Amino acid sequence: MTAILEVEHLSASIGGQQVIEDITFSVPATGVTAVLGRNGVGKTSTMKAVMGLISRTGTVVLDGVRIDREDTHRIVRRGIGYVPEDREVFGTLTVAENLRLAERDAKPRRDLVERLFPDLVRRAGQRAGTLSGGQQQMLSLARALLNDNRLLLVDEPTKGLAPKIVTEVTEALEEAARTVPVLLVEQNLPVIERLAADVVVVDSGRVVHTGPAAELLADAGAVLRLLGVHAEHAPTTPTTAERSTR
Ligand SMILES: Nc1ncnc2c1ncn2[C@@H]1O[C@H](COP(=O)(O)OP(=O)(O)OP(=O)(O)O)[C@@H](O)[C@H]1O
Repeated sequence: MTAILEVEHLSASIGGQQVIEDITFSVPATGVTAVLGRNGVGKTSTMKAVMGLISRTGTVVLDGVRIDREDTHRIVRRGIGYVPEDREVFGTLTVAENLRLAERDAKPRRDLVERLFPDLVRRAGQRAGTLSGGQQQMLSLARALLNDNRLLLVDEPTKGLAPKIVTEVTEALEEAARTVPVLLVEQNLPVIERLAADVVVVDSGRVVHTGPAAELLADAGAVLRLLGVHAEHAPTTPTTAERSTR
């Protein structure tokens, strides 16, 4: 499988303090790759280092081109869409205005966004600050999907959302991942189980495991050791195929 992103020996610091060290992994050109790990181990810092948002050393190659010396705006123009953890919508602007501001390409993919997020179409005139957390997450995802990206980085999209909304956001991401490869930071095991083909586990700023998601999730001992959670206690969300047979 060819890689869309290759990260080698990536280290980064914030305010002089090293937050990731010698991170190496690759992201296949299709599907979802999940970055997992306990709180504060460096998942968000890894995303920010790839985007050039924090000072970093090491090699980052996007589709054969080195981007680790480039500024963030150049990396964005090369085709990496970033959906940050705090969603970053403009609260005083309407949904439609938020979307229009995100359009970068000559032909923004409005059809895709309208198909994936019919609720946003209905709420086009609503101020984004009055949307629920789930709706803001959808808007943030929609903003990234408007442009023809080669890769999406999505940081904890289901954090703090109610279970029903988690399912909606997961479904939107599943659809989005059919059109663009996704590197996803996520803590929710059922969401990972449903979306991710591969996992990269980070601990104390280093990669401690990579491999197929299904293999890790089937090994309760490894899940407990690497992520500090009991896999057998995690609720399982049905897959799309299972739900359609109920
Ligand atoms: N702005 C900052 N200033 C100083 N230290 C920071 C800053 N942001 C993050 N860190 C530190 O960097 C380390 C990695 O943080 P990071 O946010 O990358 O972890 P994470 O795995 O994404 O955590 P979480 O799951 O809680 O989001 C932590 O020790 C954190 O305290």
